[in-house]
Amino acid sequence: MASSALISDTQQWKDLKAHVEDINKTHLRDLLSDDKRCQSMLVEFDDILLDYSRQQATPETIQKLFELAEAASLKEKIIRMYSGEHINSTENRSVLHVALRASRDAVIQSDGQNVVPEVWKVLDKIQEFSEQIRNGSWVGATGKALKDVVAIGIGGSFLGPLFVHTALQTDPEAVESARGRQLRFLANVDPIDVARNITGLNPETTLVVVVSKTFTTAETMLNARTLREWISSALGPSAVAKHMVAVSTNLTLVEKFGIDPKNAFAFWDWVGGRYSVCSAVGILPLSLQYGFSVIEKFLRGASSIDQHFYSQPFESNIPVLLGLLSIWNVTFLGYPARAILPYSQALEKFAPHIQQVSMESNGKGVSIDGVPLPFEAGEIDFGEPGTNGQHSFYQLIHQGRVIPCDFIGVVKSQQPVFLKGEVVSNHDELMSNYFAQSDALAYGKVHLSLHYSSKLYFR
Ligand SMILES: O=P(O)(O)OC[C@H]1O[C@](O)(CO)[C@@H](O)[C@@H]1O
Repeated sequence: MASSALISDTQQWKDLKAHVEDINKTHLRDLLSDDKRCQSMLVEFDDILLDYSRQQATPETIQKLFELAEAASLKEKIIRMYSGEHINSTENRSVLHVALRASRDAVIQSDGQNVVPEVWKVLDKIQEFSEQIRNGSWVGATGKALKDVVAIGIGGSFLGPLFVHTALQTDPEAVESARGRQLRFLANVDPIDVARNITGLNPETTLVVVVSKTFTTAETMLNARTLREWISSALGPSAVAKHMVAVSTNLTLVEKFGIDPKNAFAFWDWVGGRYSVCSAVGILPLSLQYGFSVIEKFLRGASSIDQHFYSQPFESNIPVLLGLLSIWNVTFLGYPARAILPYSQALEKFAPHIQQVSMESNGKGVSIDGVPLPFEAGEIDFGEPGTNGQHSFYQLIHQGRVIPCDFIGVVKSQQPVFLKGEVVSNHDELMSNYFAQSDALAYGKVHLSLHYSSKLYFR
């Protein structure tokens, strides 16, 4: 396919369009009674099980979606991305967030340079700095250890780190390593958010991390000036050097703001803001709270799924399958939304994170060449932990409109409670609740995919 041609002009697209009519004649109840079909729709990798048998699709649909992926040169595009080609054509940049979690000995090139040593230079600096803060060898202006951290940032400089922090907050190992420490996130420019975030904190024992790729975002910079004033009015202007650090690609503006570039943690323009959680954007605040060794496991998990995405054939490639099913639901079947429903409170902030990652990426009305799209692209994501959502918006899903749902289950709870006979008091009960919901929906008119996973991102 020529690069400026629209995918909707291909024969593979037209075949899928024609196939919608066949699918609309089938009921999910009948699709689910076909054991061979259901078995072919299970994929396992790294303790993650994807079950997409509850999608409104047959093996023929999936085959046609693979053919569409081929027509779109998806495999070639993945290879081009991992090779550091400038696939971000609007900004003429590489797209290399996968390099942020690559192993120390990996080689990933951007503009003729291996970027992995640079990545590890920053990770080593984060490890050293977070250990100094956590063991009290770096102290504040009055000689006290810095036990609390406020991370200022918005959008991609906020949602990913908040999601991971929320996921770790009740993990037993993370709880132990965060004992006596607090991590807060200040994003909103509304001064109420400032007030809430500094309530109960003492500037003498607080470290502020200003996180901004550009270091120009209005909300973040205003909040940074507000907390700079909070520190200097309590401890004097010279205290800023000990109490404020930065994460940015723009070290010139960091210095102009009054933060010593030695206390800045760099990342690169080949990291999109919404994919930056594995850069210093996420790794610095999270290492300050939990220690680098805990957070390194998150990087290893992310790297593992990167390798899976790169090397697995599409038939067993979880990210590719989920992407194709999303196109099928949104663009071909015409369902505009997707509910993300984790059955774990630890994944409470997963939906807002995916909301940005997916909607900011796919919410476009034109092709990469600027040609208006004659079809809808990108879904409206929303979601909550399922056990709460079923008491609010599930009614509409059960009885109103068709919303494809992604159910996410967790086999082993971070915090199981065992009270014999109590509903949802232990994890088995939670899991059966989750299966009951997913099956109720499957036998109704709703189509859903089920990600039933023991761990997400973590090994
Ligand atoms: O990290 P920065 O440069 O402050 O940008 C914050 C966010 O603003 C956006 O550019 C759009 O609102 C996001 O993509 C980005 O993550």
